Amino acid sequence: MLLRFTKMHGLGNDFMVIDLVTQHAQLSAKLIRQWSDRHTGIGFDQLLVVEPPGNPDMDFRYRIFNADGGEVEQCGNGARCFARFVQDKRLTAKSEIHVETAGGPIILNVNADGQITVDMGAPRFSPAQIPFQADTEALTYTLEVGEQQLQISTVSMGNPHSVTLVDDLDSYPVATLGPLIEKHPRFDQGVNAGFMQLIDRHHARLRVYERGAGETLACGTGACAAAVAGIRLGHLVSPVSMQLPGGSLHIEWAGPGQPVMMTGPATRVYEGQIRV
Ligand SMILES: N[C@@H](CCC[C@H](N)C(=O)O)C(=O)O
Repeated sequence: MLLRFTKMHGLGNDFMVIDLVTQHAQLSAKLIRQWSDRHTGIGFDQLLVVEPPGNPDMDFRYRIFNADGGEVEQCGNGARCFARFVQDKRLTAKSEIHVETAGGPIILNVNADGQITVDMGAPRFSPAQIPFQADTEALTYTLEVGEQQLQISTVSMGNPHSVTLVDDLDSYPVATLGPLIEKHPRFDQGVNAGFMQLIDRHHARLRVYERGAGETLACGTGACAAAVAGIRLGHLVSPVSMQLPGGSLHIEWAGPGQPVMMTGPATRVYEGQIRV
């Protein structure tokens, strides 16, 4: 059987998107790892799956799988691509789309200029919600990574994030520290490791070593988590322009209990079919 898919990206964070509303496929971690291979497969950071909603108040269910085949709770750049995909495929005529994810409900808005704004829901901070092993909730924690003691903030955007402030992002050893933080034993379910360099009160630069995918050109939930961490620490003020290797995201957050609003592009690359 041939399965139709669309290759998309959000600021270079790239996706294979499949519609399982009108098609059927049996997914497995092994198959997803094969498809994600950049030499022998389609190549992507995440697989995004569009399904009918379980809750009738929602428009769709949005499922996310990392390149390593593991299913995860949330993906911000993917959410914008999801909105473009369901409109392009005429799976909905709505410009405000309500979507259920394993990380909680999110709301997608396609703007007149083609950019997409996602209401990512409220960030969560308690260690149990990340999940992160710590006795009490704090703004920063000391994390022992190899010989180093890093000061990290932790934020759940549905999925787990750590944010480390760095002086020089370009020379920072993301490739060596990223995997050590990603699989640090204090993060029971792993973590997306973000490294942020502050520019001014409304601008920062960010690199993210993503759980299950490695360093990507952009991470939407990472950008939200880093902006929130910077605002909580008093370094940043909303709105924040978060500059990632693949481009910038506009992030707004009014404070605790309020949703994080993320705005950015979503790009279709090509349509394909693969035999399953
Ligand atoms: N690229 C994504 C995040 C994808 C999931 C993440 N790697 C995880 O394991 O939680 C984004 O744009 O948010």
